[in-house]
Amino acid sequence: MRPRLRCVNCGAEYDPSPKLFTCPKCGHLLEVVFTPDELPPFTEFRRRSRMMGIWRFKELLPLKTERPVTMGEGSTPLIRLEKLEKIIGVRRLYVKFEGANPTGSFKDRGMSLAITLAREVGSKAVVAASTGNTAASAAAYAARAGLKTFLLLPRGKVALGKLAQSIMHGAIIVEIEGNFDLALDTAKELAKRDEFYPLNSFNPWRLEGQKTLGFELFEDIGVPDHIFVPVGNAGNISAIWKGFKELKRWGYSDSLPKMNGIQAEGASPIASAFKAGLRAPLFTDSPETVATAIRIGKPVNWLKAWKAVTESGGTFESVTDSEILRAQRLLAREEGIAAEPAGAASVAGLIKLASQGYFNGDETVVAVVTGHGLKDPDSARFHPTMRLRAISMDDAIEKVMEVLEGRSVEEKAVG
Ligand SMILES: Cc1ncc(COP(=O)(O)O)c(C=O)c1O
Ligand SMILES: N[C@@H](CCOP(=O)(O)O)C(=O)O
Repeated sequence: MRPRLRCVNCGAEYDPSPKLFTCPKCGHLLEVVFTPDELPPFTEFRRRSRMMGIWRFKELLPLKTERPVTMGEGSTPLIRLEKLEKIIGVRRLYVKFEGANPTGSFKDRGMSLAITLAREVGSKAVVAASTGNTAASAAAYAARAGLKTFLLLPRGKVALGKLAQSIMHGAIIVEIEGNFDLALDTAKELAKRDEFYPLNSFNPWRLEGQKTLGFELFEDIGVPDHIFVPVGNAGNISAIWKGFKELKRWGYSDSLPKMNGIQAEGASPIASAFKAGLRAPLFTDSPETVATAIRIGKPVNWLKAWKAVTESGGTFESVTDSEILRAQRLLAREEGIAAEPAGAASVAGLIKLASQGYFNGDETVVAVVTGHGLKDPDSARFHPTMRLRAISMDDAIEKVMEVLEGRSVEEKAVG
């Protein structure tokens, strides 16, 4: 059935148009709604090649195409955390490691769909505001599709790895004197012009790609009890929830997970309002956090995320920068998983909630680790390290043996 666009606030429905993003009646964001023509048995999706990327689930996506722009995104590892289960006190704990995507973050799932659409509607150029990952992903997928990419980035606030990716893929970078929210307003203005196709998450077609994360979880472990997602512009948690709701609506599953959104304390417009019992976010002009990916004061998808959490019976929580860095360290040093700070926020949130008795002791919990640690190499300086300096081979061997035999414990945080 032909997809429609539906307002998340007033429910008004519209015929699809690739550049209709907000409801002409009430100004809220739209979502894509459709009924698949065909519903293959779920086992069929697993049989398909991983190199099809999100298009493995093509019957459950609203865009029909013979030529998707794909790099095999998705099909990311679901990793059981046996050591952290004991440390945190959760029965079954998994990380869905989105750092394993082609450009190192979950954005690739959405970008594959959005760039395919941009090409199909004849756009020559794409535009995105970004704290870094959207930029890297947009630049890579647009390069593959032969589209010119314009990126609006908050100056000095994008992690090195992400900036390097955007440069490597040949994007045109506009550094904005101001934060992400200003960059996003600029991207929205540019998107009004015919030349540009926007790739941020106010574009509901992009989120259709991101819902496949939910499909993969269902494929691997069924419906988990809880899913924890770091929240910035609030698109991803909304997309994952939409994926699970569709699985239920289309008869694949009979239950739903609780969605839990985690924000950094210094950039927590949604979590702080939710915890204060309000019904709308407390936007801020000066978000600040070590987790630069989620340094966002006015999340554009706040209503979609709010509904995901309240309808599912989950919660929003905020975590401090030191809680985020501790989670980053635990993931890396206990489980071998390198997360960028924002990616570790989900784990920081579940650690905090577990310590407050949030879980009943027999649940399956999934934390989405949204971006790879290599994205933000600078964040390594927050962790203690042992560096031995040696002036000769004998000296090096002696220093190594001292440590191995416990004669020297030289562990310092660098930076
Ligand atoms: C690594 C990382 N984690 C989490 C988020 C938050 O995702 P969303 O903006 O969809 O809430 C972002 C971007 O905002 C990100 O880049
Ligand atoms: N973390 C994001 C912020 C932009 O969010 P988007 O989902 O609206 O593109 C980024 O990587 O830029």
